[in-house]
Amino acid sequence: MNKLHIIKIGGALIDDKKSLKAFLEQFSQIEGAKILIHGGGKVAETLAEKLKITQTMIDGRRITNKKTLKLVTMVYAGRINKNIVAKLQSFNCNAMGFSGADGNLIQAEKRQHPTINFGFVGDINEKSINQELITNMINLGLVPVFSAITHDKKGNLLNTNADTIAGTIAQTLSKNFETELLFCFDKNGVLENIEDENSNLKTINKQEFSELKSEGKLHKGILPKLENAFRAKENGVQKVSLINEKKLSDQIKQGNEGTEICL
Ligand SMILES: Nc1ncnc2c1ncn2[C@@H]1O[C@H](COP(=O)(O)OP(=O)(O)O)[C@@H](O)[C@H]1O
Ligand SMILES: CC(=O)N[C@@H](CCC(=O)OP(=O)(O)O)C(=O)O
Repeated sequence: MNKLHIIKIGGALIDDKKSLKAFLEQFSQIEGAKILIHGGGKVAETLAEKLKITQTMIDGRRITNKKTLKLVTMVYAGRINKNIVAKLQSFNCNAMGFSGADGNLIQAEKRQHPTINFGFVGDINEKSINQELITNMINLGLVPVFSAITHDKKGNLLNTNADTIAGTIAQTLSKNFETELLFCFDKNGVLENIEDENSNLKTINKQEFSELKSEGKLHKGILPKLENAFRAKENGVQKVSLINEKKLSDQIKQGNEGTEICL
Protein backbone atom coordinates (compact mmCIF):
# COMPACT_ATOMS: atom_id res chain seq x y z
CA MET A 1 0.00 0.00 0.00
CA ASN A 2 1.16 3.54 -0.75
CA LYS A 3 1.74 5.90 2.14
CA LEU A 4 -0.74 8.73 2.85
CA HIS A 5 -0.31 11.59 5.32
CA ILE A 6 -3.49 13.17 6.69
CA ILE A 7 -2.81 16.34 8.66
CA LYS A 8 -5.24 18.35 10.78
CA ILE A 9 -4.64 21.95 11.86
CA GLY A 10 -6.85 24.30 13.85
CA GLY A 11 -7.03 26.79 16.63
CA ALA A 12 -4.45 29.47 17.10
CA LEU A 13 -2.23 28.43 14.17
CA ILE A 14 -4.81 29.51 11.59
CA ASP A 15 -5.11 32.88 13.33
CA ASP A 16 -1.35 33.53 13.14
CA LYS A 17 -0.24 34.54 9.62
CA LYS A 18 3.49 33.93 10.12
CA SER A 19 3.19 30.57 11.87
CA LEU A 20 0.58 29.37 9.36
CA LYS A 21 2.88 30.22 6.45
CA ALA A 22 5.80 28.40 8.10
CA PHE A 23 3.59 25.38 8.76
CA LEU A 24 2.28 25.28 5.19
CA GLU A 25 5.83 25.40 3.86
CA GLN A 26 6.66 22.32 5.98
CA PHE A 27 3.46 20.62 4.81
CA SER A 28 4.22 21.30 1.14
CA GLN A 29 7.58 19.52 1.54
CA ILE A 30 6.00 16.20 2.55
CA GLU A 31 6.64 13.78 -0.27
CA GLY A 32 3.88 11.62 -1.70
CA ALA A 33 0.14 11.59 -1.06
CA LYS A 34 -1.21 14.06 1.48
CA ILE A 35 -4.44 15.69 2.64
CA LEU A 36 -4.92 18.75 4.85
CA ILE A 37 -7.98 19.33 7.06
CA HIS A 38 -8.39 22.66 8.80
CA GLY A 39 -10.67 24.08 11.47
CA GLY A 40 -10.74 27.74 12.36
CA GLY A 41 -12.88 27.88 15.48
CA LYS A 42 -10.82 30.70 16.98
CA VAL A 43 -11.22 32.95 13.91
CA ALA A 44 -14.98 32.28 13.89
CA GLU A 45 -15.12 33.12 17.61
CA THR A 46 -13.38 36.50 17.11
CA LEU A 47 -15.60 37.50 14.20
CA ALA A 48 -18.77 36.41 16.05
CA GLU A 49 -17.75 38.61 18.96
CA LYS A 50 -17.27 41.61 16.64
CA LEU A 51 -20.68 40.95 15.06
CA LYS A 52 -22.25 40.37 18.49
CA ILE A 53 -23.43 36.84 17.60
CA THR A 54 -23.32 34.89 20.87
CA GLN A 55 -21.54 31.52 20.60
CA THR A 56 -22.12 28.36 22.65
CA MET A 57 -20.01 25.19 22.62
CA ILE A 58 -21.39 21.90 24.00
CA ASP A 59 -19.38 18.63 23.94
CA GLY A 60 -16.77 20.35 21.72
CA ARG A 61 -19.46 21.23 19.16
CA ARG A 62 -20.54 24.75 18.23
CA ILE A 63 -24.29 25.32 18.47
CA THR A 64 -24.90 26.47 14.90
CA ASN A 65 -28.01 28.58 14.26
CA LYS A 66 -28.70 30.23 10.86
CA LYS A 67 -26.57 33.31 11.59
CA THR A 68 -23.66 31.22 12.87
CA LEU A 69 -23.91 28.86 9.88
CA LYS A 70 -23.54 31.86 7.54
CA LEU A 71 -20.57 33.07 9.53
CA VAL A 72 -18.72 29.73 9.71
CA THR A 73 -19.35 29.01 6.03
CA MET A 74 -17.77 32.35 5.09
CA VAL A 75 -14.89 31.88 7.50
CA TYR A 76 -14.06 28.14 7.09
CA ALA A 77 -15.06 27.32 3.47
CA GLY A 78 -14.26 30.83 2.23
CA ARG A 79 -11.50 32.97 3.68
CA ILE A 80 -9.47 30.31 5.53
CA ASN A 81 -9.75 27.53 2.93
CA LYS A 82 -8.90 29.76 -0.04
CA ASN A 83 -6.05 31.48 1.80
CA ILE A 84 -4.48 28.11 2.70
CA VAL A 85 -4.79 26.89 -0.91
CA ALA A 86 -3.17 30.08 -2.24
CA LYS A 87 -0.27 29.76 0.23
CA LEU A 88 0.24 26.08 -0.69
CA GLN A 89 0.25 27.00 -4.38
CA SER A 90 3.01 29.53 -3.65
CA PHE A 91 5.07 26.59 -2.31
CA ASN A 92 4.39 24.59 -5.53
CA CYS A 93 1.96 22.27 -3.77
CA ASN A 94 -0.98 21.61 -6.10
CA ALA A 95 -3.75 22.09 -3.54
CA MET A 96 -7.51 22.20 -4.18
CA GLY A 97 -9.85 23.46 -1.46
CA PHE A 98 -13.24 21.96 -0.69
CA SER A 99 -16.30 21.94 1.47
CA GLY A 100 -18.04 18.58 1.84
CA ALA A 101 -20.70 19.69 -0.67
CA ASP A 102 -18.17 19.93 -3.52
CA GLY A 103 -18.27 16.67 -5.47
CA ASN A 104 -20.42 15.29 -2.65
CA LEU A 105 -17.12 14.72 -0.83
CA ILE A 106 -18.60 14.60 2.70
CA GLN A 107 -22.31 13.96 3.21
CA ALA A 108 -23.36 14.49 6.81
CA GLU A 109 -26.53 14.03 8.83
CA LYS A 110 -27.96 16.84 10.90
CA ARG A 111 -27.20 16.02 14.52
CA GLN A 112 -30.23 14.75 16.44
CA HIS A 113 -30.16 15.02 20.21
CA PRO A 114 -33.00 14.29 22.66
CA THR A 115 -32.59 17.51 24.65
CA ILE A 116 -30.09 19.83 22.93
CA ASN A 117 -30.78 21.55 19.62
CA PHE A 118 -27.35 21.74 17.98
CA GLY A 119 -28.83 23.47 14.90
CA PHE A 120 -26.89 23.04 11.66
CA VAL A 121 -24.29 20.62 13.02
CA GLY A 122 -23.45 17.61 10.86
CA ASP A 123 -22.47 14.15 12.11
CA ILE A 124 -20.47 11.87 9.82
CA ASN A 125 -19.25 8.29 9.62
CA GLU A 126 -17.08 6.29 7.20
CA LYS A 127 -19.93 6.04 4.69
CA SER A 128 -20.12 9.84 4.52
CA ILE A 129 -16.77 10.08 2.75
CA ASN A 130 -16.50 9.97 -1.05
CA GLN A 131 -13.53 7.62 -0.99
CA GLU A 132 -13.44 7.14 -4.76
CA LEU A 133 -13.22 10.84 -5.63
CA ILE A 134 -10.60 11.56 -2.95
CA THR A 135 -8.52 8.58 -4.12
CA ASN A 136 -8.78 9.74 -7.74
CA MET A 137 -7.62 13.23 -6.78
CA ILE A 138 -4.67 11.83 -4.86
CA ASN A 139 -3.75 9.59 -7.78
CA LEU A 140 -3.74 12.69 -10.02
CA GLY A 141 -1.14 14.21 -7.68
CA LEU A 142 -3.58 16.79 -6.26
CA VAL A 143 -3.60 17.78 -2.59
CA PRO A 144 -7.15 18.07 -1.19
CA VAL A 145 -7.69 20.71 1.50
CA PHE A 146 -10.92 20.28 3.49
CA SER A 147 -12.75 22.86 5.55
CA ALA A 148 -15.15 21.95 8.38
CA ILE A 149 -18.27 22.56 6.25
CA THR A 150 -20.27 19.52 5.08
CA HIS A 151 -23.76 19.12 3.55
CA ASP A 152 -26.84 16.90 3.89
CA LYS A 153 -27.60 16.47 0.14
CA LYS A 154 -30.96 18.16 0.76
CA GLY A 155 -29.55 21.59 0.07
CA ASN A 156 -28.30 22.43 3.56
CA LEU A 157 -24.74 23.15 4.59
CA LEU A 158 -23.70 21.79 8.00
CA ASN A 159 -20.91 22.56 10.46
CA THR A 160 -18.80 19.52 11.43
CA ASN A 161 -15.94 19.35 13.92
CA ALA A 162 -12.66 19.39 11.95
CA ASP A 163 -10.97 16.74 14.16
CA THR A 164 -13.90 14.41 13.37
CA ILE A 165 -13.53 15.07 9.62
CA ALA A 166 -9.80 14.28 9.79
CA GLY A 167 -10.36 11.07 11.77
CA THR A 168 -13.18 9.86 9.53
CA ILE A 169 -11.36 10.57 6.25
CA ALA A 170 -8.33 8.73 7.68
CA GLN A 171 -10.46 5.73 8.69
CA THR A 172 -11.97 5.48 5.21
CA LEU A 173 -8.71 5.89 3.30
CA SER A 174 -6.74 3.54 5.57
CA LYS A 175 -8.34 0.68 3.59
CA ASN A 176 -6.46 1.83 0.43
CA PHE A 177 -3.38 3.60 1.81
CA GLU A 178 -0.96 3.11 4.68
CA THR A 179 -2.28 6.14 6.52
CA GLU A 180 -0.58 8.35 9.11
CA LEU A 181 -2.96 10.78 10.82
CA LEU A 182 -1.39 13.76 12.58
CA PHE A 183 -3.35 16.17 14.76
CA CYS A 184 -1.13 19.26 14.85
CA PHE A 185 -1.71 21.77 17.64
CA ASP A 186 0.06 24.19 19.97
CA LYS A 187 1.31 21.74 22.63
CA ASN A 188 4.01 19.04 22.50
CA GLY A 189 1.34 16.32 22.57
CA VAL A 190 -0.82 15.16 25.47
CA LEU A 191 0.62 16.83 28.59
CA GLU A 192 0.43 15.13 31.96
CA ASN A 193 0.62 18.56 33.49
CA ILE A 194 -0.85 21.34 31.33
CA GLU A 195 1.52 23.85 33.03
CA ASP A 196 4.60 21.90 31.93
CA GLU A 197 5.32 21.89 28.18
CA ASN A 198 7.82 19.05 28.65
CA SER A 199 5.41 16.69 30.40
CA ASN A 200 4.17 15.19 27.14
CA LEU A 201 3.44 11.46 27.07
CA LYS A 202 5.29 9.50 24.35
CA THR A 203 2.30 7.16 23.98
CA ILE A 204 -1.23 6.93 25.34
CA ASN A 205 -3.64 3.99 25.48
CA LYS A 206 -7.36 3.95 26.29
CA GLN A 207 -6.83 3.11 29.96
CA GLU A 208 -4.31 5.93 30.45
CA PHE A 209 -6.75 8.26 28.67
CA SER A 210 -9.55 7.31 31.11
CA GLU A 211 -7.24 7.78 34.11
CA LEU A 212 -6.03 11.24 33.00
CA LYS A 213 -9.63 12.22 32.30
CA SER A 214 -10.89 11.17 35.72
CA GLU A 215 -7.92 12.92 37.37
CA GLY A 216 -9.10 16.15 35.64
CA LYS A 217 -5.88 16.50 33.62
CA LEU A 218 -7.59 16.77 30.23
CA HIS A 219 -9.98 19.55 29.40
CA LYS A 220 -11.37 21.69 26.60
CA GLY A 221 -10.32 20.81 23.05
CA ILE A 222 -7.99 17.95 23.91
CA LEU A 223 -10.92 15.68 24.89
CA PRO A 224 -12.76 15.55 21.53
CA LYS A 225 -9.36 15.45 19.79
CA LEU A 226 -8.33 12.33 21.73
CA GLU A 227 -11.74 10.70 21.25
CA ASN A 228 -11.40 11.19 17.48
CA ALA A 229 -7.80 9.95 17.57
CA PHE A 230 -8.75 6.71 19.40
CA ARG A 231 -11.73 6.11 17.10
CA ALA A 232 -9.44 6.44 14.04
CA LYS A 233 -6.82 4.07 15.48
CA GLU A 234 -9.47 1.53 16.53
CA ASN A 235 -10.89 1.61 13.03
CA GLY A 236 -7.72 0.78 11.15
CA VAL A 237 -5.66 3.95 10.78
CA GLN A 238 -2.10 2.64 10.82
CA LYS A 239 -0.49 5.49 12.82
CA VAL A 240 -2.14 8.32 14.79
CA SER A 241 -0.25 11.02 16.75
CA LEU A 242 -0.87 14.39 18.38
CA ILE A 243 2.12 16.65 17.72
CA ASN A 244 3.28 20.23 18.01
CA GLU A 245 2.57 22.06 14.75
CA LYS A 246 6.20 23.29 14.70
CA LYS A 247 7.46 19.69 14.63
CA LEU A 248 5.75 18.48 11.46
CA SER A 249 8.95 18.05 9.40
CA ASP A 250 10.68 16.20 12.29
CA GLN A 251 7.71 13.86 12.64
CA ILE A 252 7.72 13.11 8.90
CA LYS A 253 11.48 12.36 9.03
CA GLN A 254 11.77 10.53 12.37
CA GLY A 255 8.22 9.67 13.43
CA ASN A 256 8.76 10.05 17.18
CA GLU A 257 7.34 13.51 18.00
CA GLY A 258 4.42 14.19 20.34
CA THR A 259 2.08 11.52 21.66
CA GLU A 260 1.30 8.39 19.66
CA ILE A 261 -2.07 6.67 20.13
CA CYS A 262 -1.79 3.00 21.13
CA LEU A 263 -4.53 0.41 21.50
N1 LIG B 1 -3.46 17.60 29.14
C1 LIG B 1 -3.48 18.37 28.04
N2 LIG B 1 -2.51 18.24 27.10
C2 LIG B 1 -2.51 19.03 25.99
N3 LIG B 1 -3.45 19.98 25.75
C3 LIG B 1 -4.45 20.16 26.65
C4 LIG B 1 -4.49 19.35 27.84
N4 LIG B 1 -5.61 19.73 28.53
C5 LIG B 1 -6.19 20.71 27.85
N5 LIG B 1 -5.52 20.99 26.71
C6 LIG B 1 -5.90 22.06 25.76
O1 LIG B 1 -6.40 21.52 24.55
C7 LIG B 1 -6.03 22.40 23.50
C8 LIG B 1 -6.14 21.72 22.15
O2 LIG B 1 -7.45 21.66 21.73
P1 LIG B 1 -8.04 22.77 20.73
O3 LIG B 1 -7.79 24.14 21.25
O4 LIG B 1 -9.45 22.39 20.43
O5 LIG B 1 -7.12 22.55 19.47
P2 LIG B 1 -7.38 22.89 17.94
O6 LIG B 1 -8.21 24.14 17.90
O7 LIG B 1 -6.01 23.02 17.37
O8 LIG B 1 -8.12 21.72 17.38
C9 LIG B 1 -4.63 22.83 23.86
O9 LIG B 1 -4.27 24.05 23.27
C10 LIG B 1 -4.70 22.92 25.39
O10 LIG B 1 -5.00 24.24 25.79
C1 LIG C 1 -19.63 21.61 14.96
C2 LIG C 1 -18.35 22.30 15.32
O1 LIG C 1 -18.06 22.47 16.50
N1 LIG C 1 -17.55 22.68 14.32
C3 LIG C 1 -16.31 23.35 14.53
C4 LIG C 1 -15.58 23.40 13.21
C5 LIG C 1 -14.26 24.13 13.25
C6 LIG C 1 -13.22 23.43 14.08
O2 LIG C 1 -13.30 22.23 14.38
O3 LIG C 1 -12.15 24.25 14.37
P1 LIG C 1 -10.86 23.94 15.26
O4 LIG C 1 -10.24 22.69 14.72
O5 LIG C 1 -10.02 25.14 15.02
O6 LIG C 1 -11.31 23.78 16.68
C7 LIG C 1 -16.53 24.78 15.06
O7 LIG C 1 -17.34 25.51 14.51
O8 LIG C 1 -15.78 25.18 16.00
